[in-house]
Amino acid sequence: MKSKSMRFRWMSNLKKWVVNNMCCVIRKKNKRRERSKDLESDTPDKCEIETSVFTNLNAGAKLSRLDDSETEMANLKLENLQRVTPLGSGGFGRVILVQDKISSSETYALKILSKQRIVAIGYQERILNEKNILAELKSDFIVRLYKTVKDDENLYLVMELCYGGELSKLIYDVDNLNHTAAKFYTACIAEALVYLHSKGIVHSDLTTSNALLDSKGYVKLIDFGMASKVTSGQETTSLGGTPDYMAPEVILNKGHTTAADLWSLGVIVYNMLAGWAPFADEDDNDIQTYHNVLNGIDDVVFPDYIENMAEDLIRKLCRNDPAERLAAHDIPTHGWFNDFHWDDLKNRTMKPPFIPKITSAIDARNFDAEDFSEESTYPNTDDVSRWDPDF
Ligand SMILES: Nc1ncnc2c1ncn2[C@@H]1O[C@H](COP(=O)(O)OP(=O)(O)OP(=O)(O)O)[C@@H](O)[C@H]1O
Repeated sequence: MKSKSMRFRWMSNLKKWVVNNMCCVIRKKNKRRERSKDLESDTPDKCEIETSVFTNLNAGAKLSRLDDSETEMANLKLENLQRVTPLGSGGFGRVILVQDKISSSETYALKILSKQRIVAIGYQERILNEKNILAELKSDFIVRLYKTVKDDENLYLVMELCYGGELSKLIYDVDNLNHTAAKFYTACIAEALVYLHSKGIVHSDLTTSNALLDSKGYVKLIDFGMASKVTSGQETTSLGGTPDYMAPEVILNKGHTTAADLWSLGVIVYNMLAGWAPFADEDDNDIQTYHNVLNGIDDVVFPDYIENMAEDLIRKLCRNDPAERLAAHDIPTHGWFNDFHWDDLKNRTMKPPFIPKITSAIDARNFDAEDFSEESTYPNTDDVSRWDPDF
């Protein structure tokens, strides 16, 4: 039988748990309502105010990063990075917002990968691959890798911090995007793909969760763990990805090319406009999702609020035969983009549909990351495999 004090503690813990959960749900609902209102109200004044708040806070810090200040980066030490708040986690690591203790205006996204875990699941090559590919990429539409560091337990990627959170969260918050917004984000991703594919790089895991909004509201691609390089005419067989977004040839493990990313983009466009992914099984059954993908886009119902031109683009991206799909460089000339000013997008002078609210350099309100304790997430044991000299 429980003692009175134990019962009391148990009851009060239960109460705390219920209250915490309720608060969490209410907070999420309120955040969702707030973001939804932000996206709907399109007043230039409001956008300008928010941009200027952010610009003042960061005082050009991000720009100096993007200009590649090599010496500054060489001096960056792990011990000088204050871990502020979690941003997200995935199958391979966790990502934390960190702030330079020396120059507090400098903030980064620090991806921490446990060597123990990488070795346990045999993903050494994948991680080295992610680092090597990301290190060579310099595009306004792809997250920048500034530096890699390692210690006995972990590998670290110091990356550009995208304050606006995942595109998937934005879609969730507003149910579905209007055509102007969807077109803008599609264009950002298309620009990233034109760049990647010109270098023979296939992302292979293009999803709305791997597309982040930066502080200005432009989208950048992240997570190059599945990416690979192919020379013209060659195929890659990197296995994995996210079922809802996987192209048929990836599911069938036939070998795939850059065209697999175009299929995923078609899924993203549908997802943004409809509010749900076209092939996703309602009960989250991956096998059923694979069946839906293999059945193809002709079996998918398009809600009538998706414009004909947008539908046409989606159908041309989601062709079962990879050779029939539009290429990334064909997207700008598709009819859906008739009224779209690509140069303004490339010069970053186009006004994004949604400007993330940020009130400080350490504001992570656009992320829903769970508070994870580092110790409990991965065991800290010595890695003796020494497989990472190249990291
Ligand atoms: N540069 C960044 N700026 C802000 N947040 C980021 C950044 N990079 C990653 N995140 C957050 O951390 C999450 C996990 O990152 P990432 O997808 O790179 O990890 P992963 O372990 O490779 O995931 P997966 O299992 O999906 O492959 C992202 O979904 C995003 O929310």
